[in-house]
Amino acid sequence: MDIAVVGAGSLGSLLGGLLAREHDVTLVGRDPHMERVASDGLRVRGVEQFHSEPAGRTDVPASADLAVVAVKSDDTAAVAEQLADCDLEVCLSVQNGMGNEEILADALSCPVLAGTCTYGARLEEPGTVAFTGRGEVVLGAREGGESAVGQRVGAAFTEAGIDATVATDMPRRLWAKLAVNTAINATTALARVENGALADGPGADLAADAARETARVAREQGVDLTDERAVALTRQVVRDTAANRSSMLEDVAAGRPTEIDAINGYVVRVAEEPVPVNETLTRLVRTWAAGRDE
Ligand SMILES: NC(=O)C1=CN([C@@H]2O[C@H](COP(=O)(O)OP(=O)(O)OC[C@H]3O[C@@H](n4cnc5c(N)ncnc54)[C@H](O)[C@@H]3O)[C@@H](O)[C@H]2O)C=CC1
Ligand SMILES: CC(C)(CO)C(=O)C(=O)O
Repeated sequence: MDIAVVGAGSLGSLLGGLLAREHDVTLVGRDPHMERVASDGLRVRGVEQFHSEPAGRTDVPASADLAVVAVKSDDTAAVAEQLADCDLEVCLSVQNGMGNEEILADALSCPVLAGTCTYGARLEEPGTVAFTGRGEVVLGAREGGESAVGQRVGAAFTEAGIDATVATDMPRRLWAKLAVNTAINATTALARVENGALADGPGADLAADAARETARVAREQGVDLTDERAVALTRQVVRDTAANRSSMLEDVAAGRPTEIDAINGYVVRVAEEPVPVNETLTRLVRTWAAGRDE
């Protein structure tokens, strides 16, 4: 399969490096990382250590069988515009946050698959990505149901040794992942703590409250996600990633833009009833961001 991974930073470089073991992969990212990949290939270290030879470029190719979108959610609209002129069979988002698939589907004529990813990656230096944790990629039709092209994409990921599941309930899975991210990301970023700090005490209560609000909004949107499931999933991820720093904590610590608008901010935007915890978390992170930009 001819695959373009658009947004070859941390996660995109890892998935692209893994996919390149079985497929023709082009990483689309920014220099100096792309210059180094083009000249020396990609080095993966950590959970697995290997070197792979994907192509590296800073603009999207004219065509590909599959485009995997792995930019931060604020950059999705720009990527959608770039991909509109690319001849694609299918596009898959592996991003966190909500709304990415809709932005891509509005711009592209090919099917857009939804995806969640729990693999961990961190771009260490140009040409080198750290594989920090195994996980899984779950993908499928973004509105749920069977998808023949989703089966083909899932098979391509599996051929490359990626733990991939093709699901028929992607709306519920996206909302479940969103509930976890609304509970953990902003809370840990603001408190400057690792995920495990939310295992008990006031942090656990705040995380559970945020997850419950998100589950209620999911149900308002017609998605069957119970409060109990949202809280249980959050607690499971807190346990499984206790020593991790969330992506939002990493972004805040580095002074980078966060994905608050596509995570807690999305819940606030679509909620039909008040969501005070998500609203407060959103306002606090946006206050930090405003202070950063001064
Ligand atoms: N890093 C991880 O372990 C995981 C990340 N995610 C999600 O995956 C998405 C990507 O996250 P990261 O890889 O950590 O972010 P990142 O910032 O490391 O990588 C994104 C890359 O895309 C590049 N980019 C932005 N716009 C572009 C464009 N128009 N053309 C080409 N390149 C462009 C950026 O320069 C950056 O290098 C986020 O939604 C994140 O929440 C999900 C699970 C795990
Ligand atoms: C699940 C969680 C919170 C793991 O850290 C994550 O997806 C992130 O950090 O963005």
